[in-house]
Amino acid sequence: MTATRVLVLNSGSSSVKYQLLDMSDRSRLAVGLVERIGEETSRLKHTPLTGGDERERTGPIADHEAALKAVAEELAADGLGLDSPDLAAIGHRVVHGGKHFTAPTVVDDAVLAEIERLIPVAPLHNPANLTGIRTAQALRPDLPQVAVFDTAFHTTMPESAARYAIDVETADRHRVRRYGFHGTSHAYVSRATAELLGKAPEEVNVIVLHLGNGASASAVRGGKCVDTSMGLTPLEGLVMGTRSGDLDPAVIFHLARVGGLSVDEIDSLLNKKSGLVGLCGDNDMREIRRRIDEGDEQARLAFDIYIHRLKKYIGAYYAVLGRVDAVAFTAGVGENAAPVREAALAGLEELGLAVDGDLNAVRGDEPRLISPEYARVKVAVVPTDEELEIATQTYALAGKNN
Ligand SMILES: Nc1ncnc2c1ncn2[C@@H]1O[C@H](COP(=O)(O)OP(=O)(O)O)[C@@H](O)[C@H]1O
Ligand SMILES: CC(=O)OP(=O)(O)O
Ligand SMILES: [Mg+2]
Repeated sequence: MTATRVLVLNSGSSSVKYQLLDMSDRSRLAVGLVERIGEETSRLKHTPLTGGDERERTGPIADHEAALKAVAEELAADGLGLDSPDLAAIGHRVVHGGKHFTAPTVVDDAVLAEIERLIPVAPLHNPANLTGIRTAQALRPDLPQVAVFDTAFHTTMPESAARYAIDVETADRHRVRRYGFHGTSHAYVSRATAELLGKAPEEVNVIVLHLGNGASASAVRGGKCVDTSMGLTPLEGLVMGTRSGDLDPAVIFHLARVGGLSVDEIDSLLNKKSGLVGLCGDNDMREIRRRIDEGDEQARLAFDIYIHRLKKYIGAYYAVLGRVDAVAFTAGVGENAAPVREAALAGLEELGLAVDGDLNAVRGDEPRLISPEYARVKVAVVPTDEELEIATQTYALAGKNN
């Protein structure tokens, strides 16, 4: 019997999302989430999809190692334990792969060392990803562990897009350049958008807007990324749930010199206390829309700033691509917030872009078009599935060896 199951681990700074899939029919057997790792109020939510009810554990989970062990216990309780001979491989989302990793990679000591070397440019994400891999290795030393990098899809960017205009020698010495993130999602969504248009990925140019808590835009020409809004770290670009996105770099000097803030304080301010939460106190678009409906001016301004930035990137990537076949919205906000899609494309009819109000109001899990028939550029809502994409890449690389 061939082993056909893949466990996917997406370890964030304080959370682990996981899915167990059977790749023979791409079905999900279990999904879950561990949140607030390291706090007193950690929570594990486990949903078996083979029968049985959703389960929840609350109480402190000290670190990612403990989190993963708890996940292994939950899976074992459903008869889906990590010791199963049906498990072919474990796939890990690794946020920063630098310039080196252009494709999914089977983890060995050299790969671990490189992920570790990149910690200074991904201090929130790479340590958690490393712990995830090491813990999984300890639980199943015989299985291939595959790293799927957020940065990989963006390694096709030309130097003109990837380099910052700073002293070349300094940049190279410290590996300062645009890497881009959410690549697994940008790759999946740009491909699914081509499919929705009935074309091959090579034939279409797409602007992908991944709007989750973290958010990024990318310009994809013929299936290859040519520009993206996140940079050295996931801080640059769009306004996000808690991150500022673009700002004048001199804001940092000003806050240090005049405001007396330390580098760590500024880092935390821009990554955790800015974006929508900094502007209006809420980072959930549902709550912001509710407040706007009640006439809340602060929420209105936060929304307008979010949209203004988004629109600027749509215009920029339109110019970068020259010809655009589709704009695709994805992730929590992009898939669900019709007012965001409508506002981001309002007034762009001259660019061939328009949203049909009725189609935009439809909700659903399937990729769909929301542009009117006459529109020259199609507008699509394409639900992303990073876990399925990671599982697919993991199984393609490591599944057959078992
Ligand atoms: N029905 C909805 N309407 C508007 N926004 C939504 C809705 N559902 C989720 N969101 C937004 O999506 C965000 C989460 O997106 P998600 O892609 O899951 O983010 P992440 O993977 O970064 O945690 C929430 O913070 C919220 O702003
Ligand atoms: C890289 C990044 O921003 O990831 P997330 O959206 O999961 O925070
Ligand atoms: Mg996400």
